[in-house]
Amino acid sequence: MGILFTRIWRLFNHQEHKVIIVGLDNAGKTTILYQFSMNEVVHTSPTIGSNVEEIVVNNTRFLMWDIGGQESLRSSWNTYYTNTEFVIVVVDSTDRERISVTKEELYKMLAHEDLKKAGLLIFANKQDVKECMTVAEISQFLKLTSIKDHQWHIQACCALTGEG
Ligand SMILES: Nc1nc2c(ncn2[C@@H]2O[C@H](COP(=O)(O)OP(=O)(O)OP(=O)(O)O)[C@@H](O)[C@H]2O)c(=O)[nH]1
Ligand SMILES: [Mg+2]
Repeated sequence: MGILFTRIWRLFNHQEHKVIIVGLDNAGKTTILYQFSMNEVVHTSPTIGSNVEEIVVNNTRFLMWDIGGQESLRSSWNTYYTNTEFVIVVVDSTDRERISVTKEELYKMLAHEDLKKAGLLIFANKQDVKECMTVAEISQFLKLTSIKDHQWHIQACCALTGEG
């Protein structure tokens, strides 16, 4: 009965916000998801498909989809876009060689009809690694200031410690 009530309540109370976590393989998406949901660093292996977790912050529920970032999987990211309110793009701040690939994927996503109204949060992850790119460098590489049609924010973080 309790479960039924909860389901009905949820049905009428659209308070669940859909969040997708995207970014290239090895960026740290899965580590971030479980840092969010369990406050723990989990051992990860490359995600094939996706992981999903519900997290509750101040009575607001977020359904967070962590999507595999390998090249062969990127073409199916768009199957997750429907009803997405927030996009988290995780950048491996140590991966200078592939920041241009991230940029390409980012702008492809922003142009997608289903993400027109979505807010964008960019995590500059792996800030614990020496000589990684700074937030300023990543912002510049990704030309974030040119994004006018989406709200965006960039945040330095380290998924291993939960900082940021
Ligand atoms: N040094 C450091 N390593 C990190 C950090 N975050 C994640 N890693 C490591 O990076 C590797 C990849 O992390 P995942 O979370 O599996 O990466 P992913 O983005 O989910 O990768 P795919 O599932 O293949 O798309 C793991 O060995 C993590 O331990 C960080 O902040 N600092
Ligand atoms: Mg993963």
